[in-house]
Amino acid sequence: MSKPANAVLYGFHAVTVRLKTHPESVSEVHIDPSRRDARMRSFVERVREAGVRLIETPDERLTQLAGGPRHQGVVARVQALAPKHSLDDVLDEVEGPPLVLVLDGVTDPHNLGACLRVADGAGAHAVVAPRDRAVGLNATVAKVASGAAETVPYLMVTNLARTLGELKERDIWVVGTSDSAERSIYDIDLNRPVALVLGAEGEGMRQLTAKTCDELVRIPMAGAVESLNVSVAAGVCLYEALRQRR
Ligand SMILES: C[S@@+](CC[C@H](N)C(=O)[O-])C[C@H]1O[C@@H](n2cnc3c(N)ncnc32)[C@H](O)[C@@H]1O
Repeated sequence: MSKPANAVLYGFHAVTVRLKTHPESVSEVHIDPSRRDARMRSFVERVREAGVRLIETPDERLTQLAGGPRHQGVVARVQALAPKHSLDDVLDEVEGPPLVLVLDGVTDPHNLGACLRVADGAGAHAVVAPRDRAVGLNATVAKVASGAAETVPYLMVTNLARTLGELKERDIWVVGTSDSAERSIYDIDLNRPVALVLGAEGEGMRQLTAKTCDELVRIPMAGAVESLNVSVAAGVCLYEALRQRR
């Protein structure tokens, strides 16, 4: 078997979650020696407990390693985790009604990171995206996701319409979202197996994706703007599902 590729994670949350969930995959952690605050001290403690090599590295080099300045004085070299699951594997393990977030064309790493974070918060079981219209799990996504890139399976599929068909075969109700839909998200039953489909930052869901959905819903907009940022819309929809499932 080939060795997993190396990758870089940065920021307290992203590195702490990796240390918690897969300490064996962390080769070394670089920290800024000029940071001596409580957050850094407890982080260093955690790295030591995990038995991972700790290296003091000047800020400039950390910025180089992270590919930007937003590392908070923490950069880790890690082995990329092999994608553990297929959608079937994930769904087979779910207890209770599955909740899946589908992103049809989200290509901004900040948006994907924010979607993963809110998917984790709302207890979604997976995030699904079409391979040719999506951003992969890079260091920016992991940083913005604040650890959720490690906890929520992110599955890139070859043919999204086919995957939606497979979800329907599993009796998962596929709900598309569009600011021009008639029904409100607040008027549908989300306390059942559900996949929520969101569209691209600019043009929304593709036509074929929208046609494949069981129904389309909108998030009410009470002001002047027509639509929400995709990660905010994901938060509204996922938390409505969570609220109904209490
Ligand atoms: C910036 S919006 C794209 C807006 C685009 N005009 C459209 O037709 O959907 C990105 C995605 O966020 C979701 N979204 C944003 N605002 C929404 C709203 N008011 N109702 C339903 N979905 C919304 C949809 O999934 C949308 O595809």
